[in-house]
Amino acid sequence: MSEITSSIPLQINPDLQEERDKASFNVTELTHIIYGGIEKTKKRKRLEKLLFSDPFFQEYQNVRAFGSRSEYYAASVKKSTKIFKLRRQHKWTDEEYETVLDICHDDLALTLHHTMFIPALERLATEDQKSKWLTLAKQYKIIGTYAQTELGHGTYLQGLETTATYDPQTREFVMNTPTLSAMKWWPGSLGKSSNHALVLATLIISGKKYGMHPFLVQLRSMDDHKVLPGVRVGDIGAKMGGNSVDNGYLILDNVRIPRNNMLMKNAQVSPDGKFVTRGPSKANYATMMLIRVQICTMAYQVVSSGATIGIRYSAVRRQSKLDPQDREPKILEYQTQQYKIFPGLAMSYAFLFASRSLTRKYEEAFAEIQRGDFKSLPELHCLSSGLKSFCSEHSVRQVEIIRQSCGGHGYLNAAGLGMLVNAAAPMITVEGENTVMYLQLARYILKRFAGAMSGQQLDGSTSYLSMDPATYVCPVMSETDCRNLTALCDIYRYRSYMTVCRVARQVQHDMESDMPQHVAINKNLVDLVRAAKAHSYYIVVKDFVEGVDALVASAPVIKVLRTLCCFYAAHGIAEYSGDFLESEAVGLHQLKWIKNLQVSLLGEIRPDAVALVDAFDYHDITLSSALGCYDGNAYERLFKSTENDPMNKEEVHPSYYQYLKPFMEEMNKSKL
Ligand SMILES: CCCCCCCC/C=C\CCCCCCCC(=O)SCCNC(=O)CCNC(=O)[C@H](O)C(C)(C)COP(=O)(O)OP(=O)(O)OC[C@H]1O[C@@H](n2cnc3c(N)ncnc32)[C@H](O)[C@@H]1OP(=O)(O)O
Ligand SMILES: Cc1cc2nc3c(=O)[nH]c(=O)nc-3n(C[C@H](O)[C@H](O)[C@H](O)COP(=O)(O)OP(=O)(O)OC[C@H]3O[C@@H](n4cnc5c(N)ncnc54)[C@H](O)[C@@H]3O)c2cc1C
Repeated sequence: MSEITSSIPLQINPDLQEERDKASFNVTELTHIIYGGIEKTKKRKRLEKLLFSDPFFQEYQNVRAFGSRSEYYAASVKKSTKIFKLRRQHKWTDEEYETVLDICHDDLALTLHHTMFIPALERLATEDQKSKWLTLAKQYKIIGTYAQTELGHGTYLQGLETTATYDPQTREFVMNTPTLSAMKWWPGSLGKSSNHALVLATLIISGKKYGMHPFLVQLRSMDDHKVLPGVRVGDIGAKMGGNSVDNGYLILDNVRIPRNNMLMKNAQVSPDGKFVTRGPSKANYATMMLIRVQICTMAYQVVSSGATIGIRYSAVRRQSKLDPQDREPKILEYQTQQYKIFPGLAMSYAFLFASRSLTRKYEEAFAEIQRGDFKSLPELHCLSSGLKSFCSEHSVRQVEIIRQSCGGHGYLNAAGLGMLVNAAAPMITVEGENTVMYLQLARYILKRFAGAMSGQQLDGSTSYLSMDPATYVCPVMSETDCRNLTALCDIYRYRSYMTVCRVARQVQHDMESDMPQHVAINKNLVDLVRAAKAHSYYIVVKDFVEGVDALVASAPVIKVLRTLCCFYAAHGIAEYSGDFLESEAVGLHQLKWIKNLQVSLLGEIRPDAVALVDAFDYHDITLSSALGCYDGNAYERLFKSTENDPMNKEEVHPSYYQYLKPFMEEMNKSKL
């Protein structure tokens, strides 16, 4: 036993090396594709080196794992300020900063400053306001957050109760929290970090309400960070995950701010109290749309990190017997294990292509909007709402399955999977709760479908709704057809069409039976969400197929991505077979073939599984997982992780002297 130590072997675990040696493609080539080219990969590596050469980033992992909430928050403030300083020093672009956040894989305490406060100033402030506040924010002379959600309302923005009442006498707004349910509750970086907040409040002029608008409010003194008069602010408490962030509450007691503190790009209040709007009424919702797009990319990062951990661990973990004559196999050999993890692997690549396509559409539409052309806004709102919901829902669910696939060790914090699931879980809720956002998409689809029925030519993501369903014949005529990506995509498209068509007809029928519209809609909400999910699934499959088709890469890379794409599509049809049969997108024969294909693809993906996750090129510090480390020395790293555990500091824990010792003494003396 004396040879057992917690030192990490210098060499790669031979079981993992064996996997790398048999990869059918060049991993580096795929890494460059994932990061958008060789230059971007190199830049990412340089940033990684810059960050991780600072020992603090390693120490931070320990605080995260073993520190108290307050210690974790403090370390995260330190991490935020280090990154902010580096950003200024190296003049990082937004893209470089995003890369740094990807490398860190963790919520920063001051995260909202860059995630929402600055983007909101960019989108909602006039040029004059930007030259003042955006400059201050970018130079970190003020630190801010985005305070919209209230205790009583997060989803229904028209229900927000915080008021901004204009006082023409003093040319000020009076910011007020009239009730308990009106207090801001949830904004990140609000509780302890921010000295300013962009407060979203109902504008009132001469007793009349003008909807939700953004107001810049100073919360804390710039000298000593003390809370200003009329302001009550604090942390809302520990959460399931993301505890480095001080999500906060805020109560404003008739706090006065100058008129110019209303961000007036989309609507203005003149000094004498006249209200004028510019652009569509939802222009003030612009920042939310940006984050919805980013959540799709986060979902890719979450699921690809989970897949990396699950696959590397499954390649070094041996358990039970397959061949009774042979040694215990790697658990990755079990078909059931592959079936638990490979959907997450395929999903990673699917979400990579889908989020890339969505980001491109967002950037194009944003450029148009900046020029005052809002025609793409409804399409983009609905596409981003649907994909945000779809990607977050599927990635969080899949990572939890991967966690379970790692057996007992997956339950340890050191595995990194529980923390990942808990940190990622709010993606389902933030920036619009998923069901609500699916329903936004459903509402749009119904309108487009009605347009198509009345002969309108549709464009964009819903253009297929003008198809003639009578012309559909399932494009899979034989088992080999199942590998045809275009055919699989057509199946998804038709299933979506039929799901939309059924619910649209049902809503119409209910309304024609004299049901009020809101009753008819509520009676069909479950099917409306189903339609939005079917549409989103189709878009993701389509983006994956088109992304792979458009790739300029070596034949082995194209082959392996086509295999993954085929598996992703086949797996979805098998998982939701009821829906596909019900919509008659496939028949029983086709379903059987597709299910067979899905299983045989597991075996085809198997030899490349490790290489496919290596291509994500996650640094060990980024993954923060003893099970998923690059060298595959999982057992040594698990044992090593116990060294930092404060529970192991003393040979005899103080609780022994306090409780266990007296208890044992009492028991030993007892005559019973
Ligand atoms: C490996 C990595 C590991 C780490 C992982 C880290 C993960 C970390 C996780 C997470 C961190 C991310 C960072 C967190 C930050 C969070 C911040 C926040 O949460 S800020 C609060 C967000 N709040 C919402 O999003 C409210 C949601 N509600 C709404 O947006 C609206 O109220 C809505 C859409 C539900 C309804 O809006 P109505 O009630 O005003 O209006 P109606 O009547 O339904 O619609 C009117 C019209 O407006 C359009 N519309 C609505 N929103 C629109 C928009 N944004 N743009 C354009 N049109 C819009 C609609 O389509 C509709 O159009 P027609 O009338 O049908 O033509
Ligand atoms: C970690 C985290 C960070 C956050 N950060 C911020 C931040 O920085 N700034 C900020 O302003 N906010 C923030 N939020 C708040 C967040 O944006 C809201 O929680 C979110 O928008 C959901 O709103 P809600 O909590 O009101 O949910 P609710 O609307 O109360 O949802 C509860 C249930 O009601 C259902 N429901 C509600 N309305 C409908 C409907 N119309 N049709 C059908 N079902 C419905 C939902 O589907 C859900 O099942 C954060 C939240 C979290 C968890």
